[in-house]
Amino acid sequence: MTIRFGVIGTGAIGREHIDRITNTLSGGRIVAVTDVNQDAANQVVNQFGLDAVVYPDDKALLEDKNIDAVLVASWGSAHEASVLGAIEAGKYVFCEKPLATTAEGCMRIVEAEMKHGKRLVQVGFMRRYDSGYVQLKEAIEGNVVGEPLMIHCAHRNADVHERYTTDMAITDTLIHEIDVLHWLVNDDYKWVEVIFPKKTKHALDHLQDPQMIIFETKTGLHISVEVFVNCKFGYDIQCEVVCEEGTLKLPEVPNVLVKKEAQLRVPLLMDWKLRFIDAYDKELQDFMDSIARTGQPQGPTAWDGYIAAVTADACVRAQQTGKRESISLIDKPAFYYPPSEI
Ligand SMILES: NC(=O)C1=CN([C@@H]2O[C@H](COP(=O)(O)OP(=O)(O)OC[C@H]3O[C@@H](n4cnc5c(N)ncnc54)[C@H](O)[C@@H]3O)[C@@H](O)[C@H]2O)C=CC1
Ligand SMILES: O=C1[C@@H](O)[C@H](O)[C@@H](O)[C@H](O)[C@H]1O
Repeated sequence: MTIRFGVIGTGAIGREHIDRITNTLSGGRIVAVTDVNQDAANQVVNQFGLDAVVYPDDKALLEDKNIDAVLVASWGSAHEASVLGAIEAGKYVFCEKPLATTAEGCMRIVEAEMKHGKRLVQVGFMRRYDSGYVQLKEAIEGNVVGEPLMIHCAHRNADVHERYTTDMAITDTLIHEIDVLHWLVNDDYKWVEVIFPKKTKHALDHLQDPQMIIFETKTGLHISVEVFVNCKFGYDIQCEVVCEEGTLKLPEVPNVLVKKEAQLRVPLLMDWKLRFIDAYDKELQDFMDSIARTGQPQGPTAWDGYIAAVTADACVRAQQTGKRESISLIDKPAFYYPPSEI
């Protein structure tokens, strides 16, 4: 079975995904693209030699009966309308984070999917497919060093564009930790607090950078995440789980050791594209394989997108109030449990 994809948004990650579906993965083909910037859509067709229709907008693309699955890689604010349109048209959807920019928007998607009656949506929370996080999860579940007590994380970008605002540290950046950490320890968040440490001289006036985000989970675990998006030195993702008998640390990206001029150096990555390249490949391959095998995607669900949005909302409130903000989730619908867990 070949899954015929229509891509909405042919910017940075849209192109990456088009490239991997076309040249690296198996079971998928790009048959249509659209972008509000039509030049970008046309360019991508030429760049990858695609046999694909260029549509003027997502509505026209969603009417194409030759499309089985839609890959949404537009700006976050446009995701909800495209995902709802795809569900309405009965098409599978792989949606980049965020699923929608508000918890209410994510809930509308959850409700539409449940009404449709089977899973159609997978959210691009690719860290769940990263071998480092998978190893951490296995070590936690295998009780290798006892019960987890604390988690210390850092999400550092070398720099960001000038449109990046203080709340985007949560909605664009921390959102990956929000998703992967509760999955890692199979727990739910209880409250969050955001601290603004001394500001770096490299951040523009409108941006608070770095930020420290502290969570407590329902089982009493404490989690700290540093988000620092003008760290200058590289793209750096850290995660250390402190347990009762030892610690577990996310592996560093392996890289060649360079000995030169009386120094030992390890080159660092400068952006996100390569850091999780294997995870991006795996998440999309899994999306296609699960649909071919079971008729439904099996990766991160619209419900996971909703949990992330509710948590992100509380984090943004905590940025504004400077206080602890509680995170309250409603019960997960049976629809989102794997059959083995119902
Ligand atoms: N999972 C991950 O690690 C990453 C996820 N992302 C997410 O992917 C999405 C796209 O990010 P980038 O590619 O970095 O942005 P980008 O700005 O490079 O590309 C977005 C593209 O979408 C187009 N677009 C915007 N609204 C549209 C609409 N209504 N219909 C059609 N096209 C539209 C823009 O013209 C642009 O070409 C964002 O939601 C972002 O958070 C981005 C980078 C990494
Ligand atoms: O999703 C991503 C970007 O949008 C975001 O800006 C980066 O901070 C993340 O690390 C990357 O994975």
